[in-house]
Amino acid sequence: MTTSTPGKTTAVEPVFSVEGLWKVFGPKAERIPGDPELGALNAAELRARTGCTAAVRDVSFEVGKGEVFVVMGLSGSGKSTLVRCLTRLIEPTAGTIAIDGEDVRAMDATRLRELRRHRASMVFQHFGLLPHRSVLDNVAYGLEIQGVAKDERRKRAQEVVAKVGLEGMEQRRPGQLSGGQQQRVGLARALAVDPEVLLFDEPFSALDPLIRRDMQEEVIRLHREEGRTMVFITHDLNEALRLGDRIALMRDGRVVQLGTPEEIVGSPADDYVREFVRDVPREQVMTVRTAMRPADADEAERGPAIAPEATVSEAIEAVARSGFPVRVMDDGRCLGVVDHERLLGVVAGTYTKTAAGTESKTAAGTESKTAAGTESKTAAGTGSKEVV
Ligand SMILES: Nc1ncnc2c1ncn2[C@@H]1O[C@H](COP(=O)(O)OP(=O)(O)OP(=O)(O)O)[C@@H](O)[C@H]1O
Repeated sequence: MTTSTPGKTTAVEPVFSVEGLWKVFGPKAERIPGDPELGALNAAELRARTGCTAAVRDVSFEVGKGEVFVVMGLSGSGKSTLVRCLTRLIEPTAGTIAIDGEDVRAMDATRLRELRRHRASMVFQHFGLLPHRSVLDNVAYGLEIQGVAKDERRKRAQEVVAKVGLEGMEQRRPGQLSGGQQQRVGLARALAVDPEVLLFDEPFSALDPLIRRDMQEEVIRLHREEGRTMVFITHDLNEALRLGDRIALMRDGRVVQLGTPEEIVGSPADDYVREFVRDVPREQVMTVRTAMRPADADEAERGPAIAPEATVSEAIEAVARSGFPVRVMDDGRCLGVVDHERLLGVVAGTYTKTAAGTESKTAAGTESKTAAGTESKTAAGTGSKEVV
């Protein structure tokens, strides 16, 4: 049983392609995905009837090259299981997984090892550092496993240590570092093997808020500088919005919505998502590309200009300063304008997007624009967004 997930494909070349993925724990797990009746039961009913837990249920998505793909959801929603299935650290029950078009489920042990060591490195919450080794040797560890010669691996480890801001600490043991520094070592170790994809499993959830923010900045910086593909698990909405090009929001093993932060905040797929994003300041997530209206003839020629990716919050500042509607300009072309009415509509929540792609009026009489009518961010090159 495979249902289509809106927004599951990327505009760029996919690194991972996942289709109809299931992971069921428990006796005779393999009968659940093929049985629509059992597959439709909620978690408690399924456990009562079969003794099984469906941790991942019929999930489909693509991760684009250069994308930061966030898997978000409450504890127990299936995030870790889903991401571990990507490299078969957990064996899927049904569905297909491909990396660069290669069937992951068909890989033999050697190929799988190669996948985990070279192509998709994991960064864990509990660092997994070797306590008796120095920072440098911990970072070089992945290269050692790969059989890289000592001089070469030390040289590469040194470069990565500098990249994550640990210069001068090369000879310390993990126990002599703070939590944030230890996580930098974990990150450096994953980076040292130069993987195509970095998989992060709640890497920062044990860190205190300020250090956590530092590490998020680090990920944003690394992504900007290197454009590396990242899959990032978090249960923290703010972290998801800060880091994600797209977010898959999970509930009870299913992806309930997959979209850009703007789509998730601006057009929640259901009441669950709406409740989840209720307190997010919309003006910091929504862009003027979504909020704009067509320009009248004279409006296209004057007034302050702003890029389509600018947030509504930035546009409010520009409108307040100039007193005029702001022109949304792309390559010298005026795409539309945002005026105070539009901007207030976003802040007040009367201007929302729906799924179908047409403009409609809300109850309050404010026009609202829909998802397909707006351009969603593509994976590559958008970098990460600074929000909330
Ligand atoms: N080995 C296992 N055997 C049985 N059930 C499992 C196993 N691993 C996970 N589960 C169940 O699968 C569901 C999803 O677990 P998972 O760890 O993927 O969730 P999560 O969203 O990553 O949670 P958290 O944020 O707490 O890490 C949960 O109900 C969990 O109890």
